[in-house]
Amino acid sequence: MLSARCPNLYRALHTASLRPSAIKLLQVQSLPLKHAPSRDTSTSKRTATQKLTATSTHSIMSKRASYERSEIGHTTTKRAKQVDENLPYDQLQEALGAQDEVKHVTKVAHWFHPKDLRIQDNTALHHASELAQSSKKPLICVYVNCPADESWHGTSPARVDFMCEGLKIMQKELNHLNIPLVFLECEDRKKIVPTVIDWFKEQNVSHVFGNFEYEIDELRRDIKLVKESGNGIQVSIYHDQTIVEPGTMLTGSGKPMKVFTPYHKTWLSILKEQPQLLDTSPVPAANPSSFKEELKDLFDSPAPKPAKDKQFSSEGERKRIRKLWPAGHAAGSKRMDAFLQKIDNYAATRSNPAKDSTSRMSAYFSAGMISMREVVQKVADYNHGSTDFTESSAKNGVYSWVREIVFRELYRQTTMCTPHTSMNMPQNLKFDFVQWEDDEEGWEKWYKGTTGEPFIDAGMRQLHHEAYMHNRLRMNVSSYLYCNLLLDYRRGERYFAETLIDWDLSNNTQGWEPSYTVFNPVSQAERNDPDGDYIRKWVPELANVKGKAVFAPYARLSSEEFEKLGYPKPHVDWKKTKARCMERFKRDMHDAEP
Ligand SMILES: Cc1cc2nc3c(=O)[nH]c(=O)nc-3n(C[C@H](O)[C@H](O)[C@H](O)COP(=O)(O)OP(=O)(O)OC[C@H]3O[C@@H](n4cnc5c(N)ncnc54)[C@H](O)[C@@H]3O)c2cc1C
Repeated sequence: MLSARCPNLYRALHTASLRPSAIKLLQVQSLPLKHAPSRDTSTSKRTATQKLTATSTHSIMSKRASYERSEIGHTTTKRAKQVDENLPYDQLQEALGAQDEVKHVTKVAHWFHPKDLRIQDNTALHHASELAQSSKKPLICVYVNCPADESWHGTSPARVDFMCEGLKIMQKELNHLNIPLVFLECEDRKKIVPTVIDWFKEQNVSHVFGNFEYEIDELRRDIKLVKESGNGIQVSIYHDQTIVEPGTMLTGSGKPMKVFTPYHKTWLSILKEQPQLLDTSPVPAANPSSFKEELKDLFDSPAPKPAKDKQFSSEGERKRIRKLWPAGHAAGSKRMDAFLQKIDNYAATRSNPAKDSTSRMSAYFSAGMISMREVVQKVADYNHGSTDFTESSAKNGVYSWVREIVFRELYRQTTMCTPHTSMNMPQNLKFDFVQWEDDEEGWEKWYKGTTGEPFIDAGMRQLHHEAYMHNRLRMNVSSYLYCNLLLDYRRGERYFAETLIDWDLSNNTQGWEPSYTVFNPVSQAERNDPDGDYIRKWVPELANVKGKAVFAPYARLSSEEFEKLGYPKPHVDWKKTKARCMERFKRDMHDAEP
């Protein structure tokens, strides 16, 4: 079982098959009051790098100063097991199946969520459109803007802005089709469902469509929607986030697969046999122009703006992030086309962060600005029209990239079938018993990128500057946080959520799943950033350090040379803290309560 022997599946596979060691890297945004990062406002004596780091940290971080229950608080292992035994997904399916059919169509509504922000190949929207067309009734769209929900989840300012920009684009696209997109404001996340139901009733909507979100809160939201909508409204929910439906890939004993290798193998054979899984749906058909007058009050709904605690700290930052991550389907599609020009090199270069050779599509996937079907169809077109993505048939780059998509698909199945993983609980519940340290100095150095470990600091500084971090660094900074600093991994997980533009609960919780593998930041850097270019780019204090000293300047330079750099010495001794971590895990981990 994955959870027993190998909790961090992704890391274990990449460690075992590609590299002997690896590390993780992360960032944090919201902290308990006592953990609140100190905000150094004096910039006069900083070096160029320090300015970059401090400014970026300040600007991307949330303005909130305390952790709440939602942030790193969590339930008991006993409760976690109970939740797993009575899946919210099954409850939702049951509620959907128990609805009376509503035969008379009055109006059809599609409810957009933060993970399906596109009108192209949107499964539920497509079905909504078909019903509207066949019954000759209007299609209307809605999005509930609930800043409290974003704060609860820790959504970063970069991601909130990205979504707001995406919503504006969609509203315009839909307007051209005479379909209104209405934004409802909701202050309290518990009132999302009543708010939207009141609106459906007010608008005389008979049929509501939406796509599944697999996290526990969102499944519970939809259960409430179905149960409280009443007899006059029929709710339909579709799978849209993945190519192969979560929950359908089962082991011989009928349980959802958890282990990557068999999941991957089965996934590849399904795709090979069923290329139609990549079929895409058209954009919704236009409402007849006659409806425009009837619906006119719905067309001028002002698009949401980031809430106070989700704003960029400066115009400069907004411009920088928007330039790096232009919102919308067209931008995502263009980026994917550009990536296909270099996908052949992906297998060879993907782990070298200096090469920047990955697709950088994650922000578009996490907000659903482009569908996985559309993107993988592009890859199939490149693959001579074939959906055979097996290692023996596809080019290395294609095989490797699709393999990452399969991780993403498996992680959605895990979120759906192991709901406790969206409750701030590790997948391997034994890790919940680990007694974490309270090293606040280490914490502050970690998120500021001043640990004295160049590879770690480079990753954290990239995160602050780009609201993004290369996967190899995510692996390294996370390992450093919970293994070497022995800080609760949930703090890092939360920091990532509040900082990344591509935050995605399934990928993030699985990426942060604690593991026994302790990455060595020096050997990781030597292996993956062999010329030290990535470190020199993000840690300018080390820009002029020659040769291998850049990977461990404190150990490899004379004390005079090191002093001149203005770079901190390592906060911890890697070997000693690795040993401490192993002892602690061994001492504390035990079976969860029955
Ligand atoms: C600690 C940690 C936290 C992470 N948090 C997130 C997160 O919040 N959001 C997120 O999208 N990814 C997360 N990842 C996974 C991965 O780091 C990013 O998806 C990847 O770096 C995004 O860059 P890319 O789009 O260029 O990826 P590419 O290498 O081009 O890969 C293509 C796509 O495959 C998927 N993918 C790639 N690597 C992984 C992976 N390890 N696990 C699951 N899916 C993957 C992503 O959707 C990605 O966009 C995390 C990984 C770790 C180790």
